Amino acid sequence: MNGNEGGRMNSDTPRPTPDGTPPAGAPAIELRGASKVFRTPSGGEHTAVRDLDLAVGQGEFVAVVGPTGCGKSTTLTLVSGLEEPTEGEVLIGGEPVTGIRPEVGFVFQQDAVFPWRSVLSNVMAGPRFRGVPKAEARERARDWLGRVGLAAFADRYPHQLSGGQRKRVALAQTFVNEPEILLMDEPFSALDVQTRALMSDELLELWGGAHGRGASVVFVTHDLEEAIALADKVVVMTAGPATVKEVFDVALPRPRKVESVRLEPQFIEIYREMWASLGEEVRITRERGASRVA
Ligand SMILES: Nc1ncnc2c1ncn2[C@@H]1O[C@H](COP(=O)(O)OP(=O)(O)OP(=O)(O)O)[C@@H](O)[C@H]1O
Repeated sequence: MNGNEGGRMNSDTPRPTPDGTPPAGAPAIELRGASKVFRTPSGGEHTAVRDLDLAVGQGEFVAVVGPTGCGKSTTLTLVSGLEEPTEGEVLIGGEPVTGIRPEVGFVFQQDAVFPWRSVLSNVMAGPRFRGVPKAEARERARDWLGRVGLAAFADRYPHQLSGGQRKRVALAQTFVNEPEILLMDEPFSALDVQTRALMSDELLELWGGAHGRGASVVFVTHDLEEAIALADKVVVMTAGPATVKEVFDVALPRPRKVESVRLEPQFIEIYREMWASLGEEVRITRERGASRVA
């Protein structure tokens, strides 16, 4: 719960070694002074992310919250390698990101499924693209479908599933590739409140895994409660262009159950502090919107 003014973290992080091997102890993900300027259709420029410093430790679960349109998705896009920063650096395991990497998994608000393929075939697709032989890919896919409670739905097609079931397919599709880095952009926001809580619990179980901490996660959400319930650390972004306003540690014990952790006094205390920080940025964003309309 320690506010980290300005969000400048790990400035003493080790840099890549001269022979290019990742330095021991490097954060899983790091943005250093990263900015992203987009060209607008009218030929102007729009700064979506400005001078952003952020470090995610190995196996750490970091949630990112900020007002709408501030630049959260753009930040994820920089980490994913889909976009390059206009200025600054983005590093994975101490190495500069130069494109999409196989160890990075994504879960977005929209499901990335092939509608003409069965559930099993959808979950097999990732390993198959990565060169895993068919029989092994099928076996792994069946294993993950079992873990997300969809063993009996392997032969269904995506349109024959509920929203929650489709989200479980998305999780299986991602975890089957055993990602070291997991980037999640409002993955549960299209779900109803109960299913959302259920999926959050399932995500924590999958991430925690049998061997303790799994992937290093960046989870973007509008929902402060969701952020606190899931994360080790919550990053509050400023009104756009996004930069880190404050970082809060969430010292709630694990394993956590989303519905019960919300009721703990410590949770409520953290929520109050974070909302004081985030609410101010939301107000700035609203006022800007209102003055534009006026
Ligand atoms: N490709 C692009 N070209 C031009 N502007 C863009 C592009 N992508 C994003 N933007 C602008 O950058 C800003 C940040 O967008 P981004 O999607 O990162 O925000 P966000 O915080 O994820 O939003 P939300 O919370 O509403 O999902 C917005 O003003 C958006 O219009």
